[in-house]
Amino acid sequence: MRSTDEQTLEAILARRSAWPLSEPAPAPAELESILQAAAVAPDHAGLRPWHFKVVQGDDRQALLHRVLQHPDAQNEQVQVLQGKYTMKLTTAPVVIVLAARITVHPKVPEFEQLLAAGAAVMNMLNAAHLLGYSGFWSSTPEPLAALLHNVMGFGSQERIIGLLNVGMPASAARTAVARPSWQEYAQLWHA
Ligand SMILES: Cc1cc2nc3c(=O)[nH]c(=O)nc-3n(C[C@H](O)[C@H](O)[C@H](O)COP(=O)(O)O)c2cc1C
Repeated sequence: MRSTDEQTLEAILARRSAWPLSEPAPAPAELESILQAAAVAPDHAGLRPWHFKVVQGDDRQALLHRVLQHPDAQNEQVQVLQGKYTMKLTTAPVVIVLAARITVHPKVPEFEQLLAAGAAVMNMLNAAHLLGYSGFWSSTPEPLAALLHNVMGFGSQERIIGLLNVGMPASAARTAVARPSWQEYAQLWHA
C-alpha cells in the first residue's frame, strides 16, 4: 500500500490550472491553509518578499469599480480592456492580488526575491489543489497592475506579480494534461 506521502506527491503531479473558476469558494479555514502554505516557500534571509490581498464576494465587484473609476483609467486603452478586467477580477470566487515586496539587501538580489514570491504562489496553488480546489495564476498587464497597486494601497517597494484565482473548475470533466518528461529539462551531470 502506498504511503500518504506518495499519494500526496501523486496528487501534486496531477495538478492542473483551471479557468474559468466558479463557486464554491474555499471555506475560511481552507483559505487560511492556502495562504499559510506561502510561508513554506524558500526564502533567502527570511525577507518574506511577498504580500497578498484577498478579495472575495461583493468586494470583487467593488474593486473592479474602483479600478475603472480611477483617474488613470479614464482613457480609451482601459475602456477597451474593461471586459478583460471584469473577467479577471470577478470570475473566480477568490481573487488573490499578488505582490512581490522587494527590499535592498546585500546578499539577496531582486531576482531571488521575485523567485521566492513565485515559490510562495506555487505553494498556494498546490495547497488549493490538495484541498480539492483549482487555481489559476493570471497576469496583470499594464495598466492593470498600476491601477491595482494604486487602488489597493500596495507599498512603493511592492510590485504586482499577477492574480491567483481560486475556486472550482466551471466545467466538470477535466482531462489529464501531458507533461514533459524530466529528461527534457534536466540531465544527470557526470564529470
Ligand atoms: C506569472 C504567470 C502569469 C500567467 N498569466 C497568465 C495569463 O494571464 N493568461 C493565461 O492564459 N495563462 C497565464 N499563465 C499560465 C497559467 O497560469 C497556467 O499555468 C497555464 O494555463 C498552464 O496550466 P498548468 O498550470 O495546468 O500547466 C500565467 C502563469 C504564470 C506563472
